[in-house]
Formats: sequence, structure tokens, C-alpha cells
Amino acid sequence: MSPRRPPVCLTIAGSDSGGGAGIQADLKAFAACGTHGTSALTALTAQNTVAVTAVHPVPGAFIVEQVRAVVDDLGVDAVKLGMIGSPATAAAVAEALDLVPAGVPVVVDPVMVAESGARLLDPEAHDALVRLILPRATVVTPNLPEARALAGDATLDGAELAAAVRALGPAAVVVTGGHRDEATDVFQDADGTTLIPGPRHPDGAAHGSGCTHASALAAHLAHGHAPLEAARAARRVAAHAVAHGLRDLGTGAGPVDVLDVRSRTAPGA
Ligand SMILES: Nc1ncnc2c1ncn2[C@@H]1O[C@H](COP(=O)(O)OP(=O)(O)OP(=O)(O)O)[C@@H](O)[C@H]1O
Ligand SMILES: Cc1ncc(CO)c(N)n1
Repeated sequence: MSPRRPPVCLTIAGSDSGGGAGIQADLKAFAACGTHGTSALTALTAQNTVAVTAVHPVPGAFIVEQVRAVVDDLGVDAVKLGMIGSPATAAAVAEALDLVPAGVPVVVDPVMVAESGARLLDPEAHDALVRLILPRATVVTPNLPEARALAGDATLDGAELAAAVRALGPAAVVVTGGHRDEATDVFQDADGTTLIPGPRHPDGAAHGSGCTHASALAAHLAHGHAPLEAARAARRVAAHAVAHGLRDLGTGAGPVDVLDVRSRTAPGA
């Protein structure tokens, strides 16, 4: 890679009109982690901090075309997958992944439910996600309820839960800790299980924490870090974004802020 060329990350995900999650969070996290962010939208959501009021899926052929445009010209050093939504979108995303050169890491955030409680994955898309997408993941990053839904067992936890998700085909798993009292992430790959602890920050502005985490992880893989090191860095980046979350924006859970915008002034001011 030429020293002047930053790593390029591609998010294949949904848009959050409220700017907290989805591609809006992904592009900010990519930039915060020193990479150039590109995007292929899977769905547009009319969304704010309290609800998702409408979803407009992007036609499958157009998802593929967006990925082709990026891959053919800019190149891609890591991919992050977010909202899939429907079985048809899962099939299109799988087709789009065939355009990504072999060996490029793919981080899959198996988005199911928004922080506001809205469902973002049709129940009938679950099988397509498991069959078409998870086996292609370098790292899959479910939160606790998503991991249990993928494992098909609501009683599992810790290393057993991570192993049940890894059995679906991804090389590594991070069960993220935002839904635990201690916000400890559980990483597992072929070498074993590693806990990734860290301080728990007050809740109330964690909308987009999962997207930020998965994108930061992809960005660190794009920089050449190994999955475990990238997962440790992603925990730090996401926790920082939660700590600086914009709790005064909106009436629900405020957007995370990976760029800590309150500490900045307008350029030239
Ligand atoms: N209150 C918190 N304090 C510190 N770190 C947190 C907190 N909440 C989440 N995190 C970290 O943020 C990352 C994302 O975890 P989380 O489990 O919240 O994802 P998620 O539920 O998919 O997020 P969302 O659906 O809101 O985008 C993890 O690394 C997790 O440890
Ligand atoms: C578009 C989109 N993707 C992912 C999430 C998960 O937080 C969300 N709320 N919205």
C-alpha cells in the first residue's frame, strides 16, 4: 500500500436518518480510526432516537452495483456488514461479497433490533443470514440477545454461547457486552476464548454502539491488526463513543459520538 493511500473500509448497511447508527455511525467510526469509508446501502430507515417509523429496502441489483463501483475503483481493505432486513437483501449481499477479493476481512454485525426496540431483521431473513452470510465472516459481532437468537438457545452465556455462534461458520466471534452489567466483550477464535473487559459508562446515549464497534473492528483489520487486537481496540473506541454519547439529543437513547464533537470547534473559528 502506498504511504499516501489510507486503508479503505466498505460498509454494507442501512441508513439511520437520526445519524446515530447504521452507515452514519460506520462512516464516522471509519474516519475516527484513520481509514477512508465507503458505503453500499441495503435499506433506508426513517429513524430517530425513539423509533423506526418506516423502512425502504434498496433493490438487490443496486446493492451489488454500489459494491462493484467501490471495489472496481477504490479497492477495499475490510468490509463491515450491518442491517440486512429481508431474505432478498441477504441474497444480494452474498452476491455482492463475491465481488470482494478473497482474503479481505469481513466483519458481520448481525443487526436484529434497534436500541429503540424496532425489529430490523424480518423473522424469515434469519435463515438467510445464517446460511449465506455468517460462513463468510472473519468476525461476527452479535450482542447478547442476538448471539442467543443465532445460537437458538436463550440460556447460553460466555464461552459456550460464543462457541455456539462460531459453529455457524465465522472464523471469530465477539459477543458484545452492552447488555451485560459489566460491559465485558467475549472474544473467541480457533485459539480459544478471551474476555475483553473495560469500564462501563452510564447508559442513555448508546444508540449506535454496536455499529461503531463493528466498524472500528473492521478499520483495525484494514490496518493489518489481528482479530483479537482489533476487537480490543473496537471495545475501546465503542466505549469512548458511549462515554461521549449525545444524551441531550432526542428524547430516547442519544446517539453515540465517536468523534467527541463537543470538544471541537468549527475549522477556522
Ligand atoms: N455502557 C457502556 N459502557 C462501556 N462500553 C459499552 C457500553 N455499552 C456498550 N459498550 C460497548 O460497545 C460495544 C457495542 O456493544 P453493544 O452490546 O452495546 O452493541 P449493540 O447492542 O449491538 O449496540 P446497538 O444495537 O445499540 O448499536 C461493545 O464493545 C460494548 O462493550
Ligand atoms: C440502520 C440501522 N442499522 C443498525 C442499527 C442498530 O443499532 C440501527 N438502529 N439502524
